[in-house]
Amino acid sequence: MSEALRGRVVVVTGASSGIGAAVGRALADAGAKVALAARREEALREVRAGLGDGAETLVFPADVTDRGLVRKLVGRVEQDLGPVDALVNCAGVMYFTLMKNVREEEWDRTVDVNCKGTVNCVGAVLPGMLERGRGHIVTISSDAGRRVFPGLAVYSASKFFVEALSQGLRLETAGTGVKVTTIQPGNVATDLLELSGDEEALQQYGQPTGARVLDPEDVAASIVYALSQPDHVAVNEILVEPRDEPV
Ligand SMILES: NC(=O)C1=CN([C@@H]2O[C@H](COP(=O)(O)OP(=O)(O)OC[C@H]3O[C@@H](n4cnc5c(N)ncnc54)[C@H](OP(=O)(O)O)[C@@H]3O)[C@@H](O)[C@H]2O)C=CC1
Ligand SMILES: CC(=O)[C@H](N)C(=O)O
Repeated sequence: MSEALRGRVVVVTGASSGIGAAVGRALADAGAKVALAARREEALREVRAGLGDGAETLVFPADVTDRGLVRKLVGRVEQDLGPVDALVNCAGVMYFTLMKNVREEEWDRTVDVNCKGTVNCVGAVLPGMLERGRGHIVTISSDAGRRVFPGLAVYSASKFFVEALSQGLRLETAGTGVKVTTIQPGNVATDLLELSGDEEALQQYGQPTGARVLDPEDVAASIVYALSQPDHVAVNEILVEPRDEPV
């Protein structure tokens, strides 16, 4: 295994389940010091319990929509683990909704977590990275950040948002030592689909195709790849799809 991540300090949001939990495990396996953040403390502790004995980790319950709390998270990481080398934004929600069904609370939640939550996390780590002249911000976008899926208009918009945010950030930070990556997974076997309550949208657009979907570990491997490159190499985007579900 590459030694590139040994001792690196990485903050992972959405680390209590699914892709974020797999990212935490993969980074700990690669020797990184990992801060696991999400709202459910018990679930975070379970993820930490599954990491190797030698792993240097921190569990910090945080809602990414709370900007003050996100800043506290970063302060605690710096105090306990050291300056943040990388942020992996995995926190996210997805609701299948038909626009005609006007599920405003779910739309708000999508914007709050996927858009504002990501901005809050970026804002909390970026100044320190610029000061140190190094850092890496990885955001889990989606194949829905490349094309709009019916039944997922607001979700797709939130993923277009993180793509635009990341592109702008990349352009503005070129030459500063900061790298910016988006990961664009297709369907992954996680609990994400379970949030959706609009049965009509689910019936129409949210049914499995029967194809073998990705495991969270497949996505985590692409993040480890992006984070492990030499200083002069930037992996800007990774589209990772189930073989039988191409976009
Ligand atoms: N599964 C898939 O097919 C795909 C997923 N993605 C993206 O991957 C990311 C992770 O999703 P996935 O692992 O699939 O689903 P999960 O539901 O397993 O994970 C979502 C994570 O986000 C956390 N989270 C949700 N709301 C908040 C919040 N307000 N503050 C902090 N953490 C929060 C949850 O933790 P907690 O509840 O403890 O706060 C959980 O850890 C999302 O951004 C999703 O859009 C992209 C493409 C495909
Ligand atoms: C568009 C999708 O359903 C994608 N799998 C995602 O969950 O982001």
